[in-house]
Amino acid sequence: MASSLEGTHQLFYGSFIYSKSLDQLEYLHDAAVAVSSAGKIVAVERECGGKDKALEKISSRLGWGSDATTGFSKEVYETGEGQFFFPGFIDTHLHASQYPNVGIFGKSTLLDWLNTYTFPLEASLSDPAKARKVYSRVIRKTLSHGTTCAAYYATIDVPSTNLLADLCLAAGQRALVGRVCMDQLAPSYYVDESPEASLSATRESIAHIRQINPEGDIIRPVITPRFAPACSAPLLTKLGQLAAEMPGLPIQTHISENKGEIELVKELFPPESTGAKDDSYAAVYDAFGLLTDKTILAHAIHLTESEADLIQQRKAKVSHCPCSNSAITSGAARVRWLLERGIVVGLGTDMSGGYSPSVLEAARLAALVSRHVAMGGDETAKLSVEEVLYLATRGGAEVVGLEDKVGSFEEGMEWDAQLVGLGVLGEDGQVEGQEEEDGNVDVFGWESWEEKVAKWVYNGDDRNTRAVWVKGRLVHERK
Ligand SMILES: Nc1nc2[nH]cnc2c(=O)[nH]1
Ligand SMILES: [Zn+2]
Repeated sequence: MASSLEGTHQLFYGSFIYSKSLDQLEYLHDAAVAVSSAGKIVAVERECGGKDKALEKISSRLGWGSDATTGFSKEVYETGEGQFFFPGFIDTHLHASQYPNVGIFGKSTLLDWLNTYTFPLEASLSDPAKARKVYSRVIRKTLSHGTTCAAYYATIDVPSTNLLADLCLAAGQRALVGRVCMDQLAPSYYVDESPEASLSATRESIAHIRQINPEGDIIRPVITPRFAPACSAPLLTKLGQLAAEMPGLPIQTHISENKGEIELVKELFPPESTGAKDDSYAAVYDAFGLLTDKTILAHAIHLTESEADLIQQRKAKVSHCPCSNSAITSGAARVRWLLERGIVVGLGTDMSGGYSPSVLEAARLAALVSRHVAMGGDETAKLSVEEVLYLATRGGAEVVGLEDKVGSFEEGMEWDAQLVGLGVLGEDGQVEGQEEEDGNVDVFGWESWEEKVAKWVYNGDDRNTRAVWVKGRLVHERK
């Protein structure tokens, strides 16, 4: 029986690994995943008994033809030795505009880092040619590290923010794209002219993004107050009203990253001026209607118990950014503490506070930072390989509101995936079939799958990311 999807559906066969729960990975071998022309996982078959049988099973179950004339026109992707499919990574917080500065932070801390390195670079991206160069590169780079979905900050400039959205759509990377709102405590060369101007520029970007991708399946706009200190009360009021007017829109901002920043918030927003329930940072966002179940809060390092309660009640989400938090010495976020309080957590690279474009690196650093928290006295703080991979995929999906679509390989979800390949050594101790570019992970052959995954987390990089798909579309391939 010929299918209406004939010629466009795809079959993936071999080993699949994904998070079943926070502390458990699912390992499927000799399995097949069928992906429809719309990029949806329409069948998962386990224990197939080989690739040919897998094809037969899928064909008869879905009515898809099993040869080139009647069905699968595309190659059947099959994992080789030491390879497995893994869900695409979700970077829940990064500044596309800061990518040229990765690694450039000296000994700065947040507030001086913003003034010294960050604002001058962001302001310079109002040059369209420069913005195109930077944004094209950051999209290619993050895709090559397996990031299938990214929550991006652009700059205050509307045309280049819109360009970032155009480029993400063209490259096929899922993205939340936010024009940065900031109308105070910023240099005169890089600041919104007024709350009204900030709001109307934000509306312009939202309209553009909705126009280029009306279904919002790949690109979505996000309301982006930079952080409370850079926004006047009238601007926060307007952004809260905008969030209420467009309840589907996500919101992203920073919270409780640096102790000086927290003091500044207390000075700028005394509760009597905002009607907030207390003088905490979280209460400020809440007072302006910006703490909702669509809010992504980056950092959340120095929260108090009552702030964690409030965040949990509002169902706001946290983006944990261990690379940035260590690089610009902001602190060690207590991820276990957040999870225990029922707060959803994902990972963010926070480039260029963070120096690495890789969510795998963020996962590794989340594991390491959790060990520092443990050494500080909380024995339970340590995060396992399984847990950091959950944060990088399913946790991240929930943070960006896509938990029903991406983050694992279940029927009904979409095929956002990466093919991971580790270097399997032959008898002579050389990587089989590859002279060069064999990567940093050596598999000797006696490791269990759990051990192979641990070796990937602690030593892997983009050389192990062999191919990447978003919604069924191949968006990166390592030749
Ligand atoms: N890490 C980080 N924190 C911020 N707080 C306000 N702006 C920024 C930024 O660009 N990066
Ligand atoms: Zn940030």
